Amino acid sequence: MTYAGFWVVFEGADGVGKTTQVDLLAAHLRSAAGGARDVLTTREPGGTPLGIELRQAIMHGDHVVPRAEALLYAADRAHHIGTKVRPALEAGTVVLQDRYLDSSVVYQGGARGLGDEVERISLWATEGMLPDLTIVLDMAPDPARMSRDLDRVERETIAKSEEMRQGFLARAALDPGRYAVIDAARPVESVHASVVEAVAAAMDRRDGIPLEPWGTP
Ligand SMILES: Nc1ncnc2c1ncn2[C@@H]1O[C@H](COP(=O)(O)OP(=O)(O)OP(=O)(O)O)[C@@H](O)[C@H]1O
Ligand SMILES: Cc1cn([C@H]2C[C@H](O)[C@@H](COP(=O)(O)O)O2)c(=O)[nH]c1=O
Repeated sequence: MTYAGFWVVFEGADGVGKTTQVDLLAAHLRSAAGGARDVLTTREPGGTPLGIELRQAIMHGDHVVPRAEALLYAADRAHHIGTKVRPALEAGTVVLQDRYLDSSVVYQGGARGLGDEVERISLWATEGMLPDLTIVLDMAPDPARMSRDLDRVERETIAKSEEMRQGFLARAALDPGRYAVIDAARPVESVHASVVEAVAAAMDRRDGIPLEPWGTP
């Protein structure tokens, strides 16, 4: 599918700084563009009203069997992409998204042991929509960066943090043109500078995206 917007997804294990970097990049793009281009920040799960309910059920409810968990994330994703992300991209918006299908591949496919079908379910749910750029924020698991109030999924997968880190790196290695791996163990502003550089390069690679006046930080 072609669209006038630009779609950046942030991936990585819990606490690597995805939300922090989404917010910084949004502020940077909004100010650099002088409001000339709409910028939408969103996340999975929970980017829509239905998604907020699904997020609550998945992450804060009682035990959910892994296959149901995978389908709930996929349902959130289908609705999120169909009602919010795809229309925004078609309208020319820059979409900055916290987590997407790599999280399902790594958490449900890897940590929960559900395997390759998880990716196929997500691709079916989204009619094959893939971001222009996925930024994997990479660092060794650091308990100091993780919330003290772990959600159900975090509690049940935290022992596999290093394995999941390797899972995200393996995803990035499969398609280097579509991924950027950024060292997230540095100060916030250094990580942000690398993020801006990666986004500018990806925009440059894609025809029709005016780089100016996005600039560097
Ligand atoms: N580069 C950094 N250096 C030090 N602390 C950071 C850095 N980036 C983020 N933090 C802090 O680490 C914590 C986790 O950051 P953030 O919520 O952005 O991560 P996240 O990847 O979105 O986490 P989650 O996956 O749990 O939602 C926050 O307290 C944040 O202020
Ligand atoms: C999209 C997605 C997420 N998860 C997990 C990863 C985290 O433990 C939570 C999301 O919490 P965050 O504070 O918004 O990062 O859900 C998952 O297991 N599978 C997925 O597809």
